[in-house]
Amino acid sequence: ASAWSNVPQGPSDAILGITEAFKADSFKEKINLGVGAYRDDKGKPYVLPSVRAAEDKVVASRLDKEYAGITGVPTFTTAAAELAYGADSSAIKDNRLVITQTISGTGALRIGGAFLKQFYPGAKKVYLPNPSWANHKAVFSDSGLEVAQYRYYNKDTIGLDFEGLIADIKAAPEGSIILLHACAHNPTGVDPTQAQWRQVSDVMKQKGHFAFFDMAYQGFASGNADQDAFAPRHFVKEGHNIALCQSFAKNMGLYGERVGAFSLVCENAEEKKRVDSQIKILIRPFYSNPPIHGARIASTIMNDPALNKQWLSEVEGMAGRIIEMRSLLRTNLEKLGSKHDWSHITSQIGMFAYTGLKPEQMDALAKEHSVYATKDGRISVAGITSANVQRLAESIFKVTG
Ligand SMILES: Cc1ncc(COP(=O)(O)O)c(CN[C@@](C)(CC(=O)O)C(=O)O)c1O
Repeated sequence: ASAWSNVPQGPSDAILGITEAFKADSFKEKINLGVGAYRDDKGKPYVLPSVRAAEDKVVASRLDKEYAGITGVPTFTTAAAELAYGADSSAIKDNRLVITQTISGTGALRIGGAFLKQFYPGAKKVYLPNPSWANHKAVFSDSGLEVAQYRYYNKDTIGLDFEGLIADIKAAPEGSIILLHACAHNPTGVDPTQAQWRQVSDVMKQKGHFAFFDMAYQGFASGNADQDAFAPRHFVKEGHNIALCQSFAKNMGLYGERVGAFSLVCENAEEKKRVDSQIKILIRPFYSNPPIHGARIASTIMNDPALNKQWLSEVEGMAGRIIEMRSLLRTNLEKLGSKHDWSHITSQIGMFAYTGLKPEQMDALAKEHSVYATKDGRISVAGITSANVQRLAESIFKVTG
């Protein structure tokens, strides 16, 4: 018998599998609302002009292809830290920030999970919001951490279950690891207000909990990078030594270049030195060192004031188109005479709208209307265009009555 006769057939990925089903559909007006990748109003992938310009500079500079070192391109990580924490952050000024380039946001989460598994002094258990990004559970359990949940979403109001969130965080044992989406919560698109973030910070300080931020959409949520980083920056100001995962997949459109960073705020420069040495020891046998091209593009943008300004306006433009598609979908549903309240579609933020549709309704959307999205009712708003929004509204209207 072959060596692999005992290998079972696994399920297709909840998110990436949607695109496979979409590709298999021959209907010319099919709509893909599955994977959270930005599309322009023609439904095409969008390479930001600032990224093209930066890439031209990188190529023109004829750099060598040497290893960047275990923690990646230094001019990238320095700039990524400033983007996330703000140049005036004490974490940066007091030289107590450990940061490494990672294989995009997923890689940051995995390095973070592995580091916590090895060194976290408390229970090796991470609390995820319910619901959370479909891949979080596997990333952390594969890191060797136990995974638990805290209430996050109220399906009746299609909004934040803030009371449940606070109650569960208070109930978690002292010193628990809490994963927090910094902005544009995936899949619900529902974020705490700044006042609610302040309360979460206070409760977590009282309980000695560890804040592990996943910031995969900085700038892409509100269109303002500083505003989207409010939560992690507030926590650092309040004295939390946080962990932070950054992705440049969405806000720079560097999806396939796999550009990200993982950072840990330490007590002081001496602790930073020790932690940095262990992060390097952890990464070396994992993939040794990261790819340089995407990081060089991101570094070129963030370190060139003109390109950085251009990039931030392009991010604002992407966020703006998402916000416009949200209101178009809502008004089209209301124009059709739908009796449901669709206000959550415009009150939610970021790449996704959590429609509240049930799995069987999502199945009907795919089978009867060639509209593809994940079973949990999440739709990637980036897949909506001014050309398909009417048909999308009609399809949703038909399956929801
Ligand atoms: C909250 C969150 N964290 C991390 C990542 C990882 O992104 P990266 O590794 O590409 O940087 C995603 C991407 N989630 C997408 C957009 C794509 C995916 O599932 O991989 C999604 O459709 O949910 C995410 O939504």
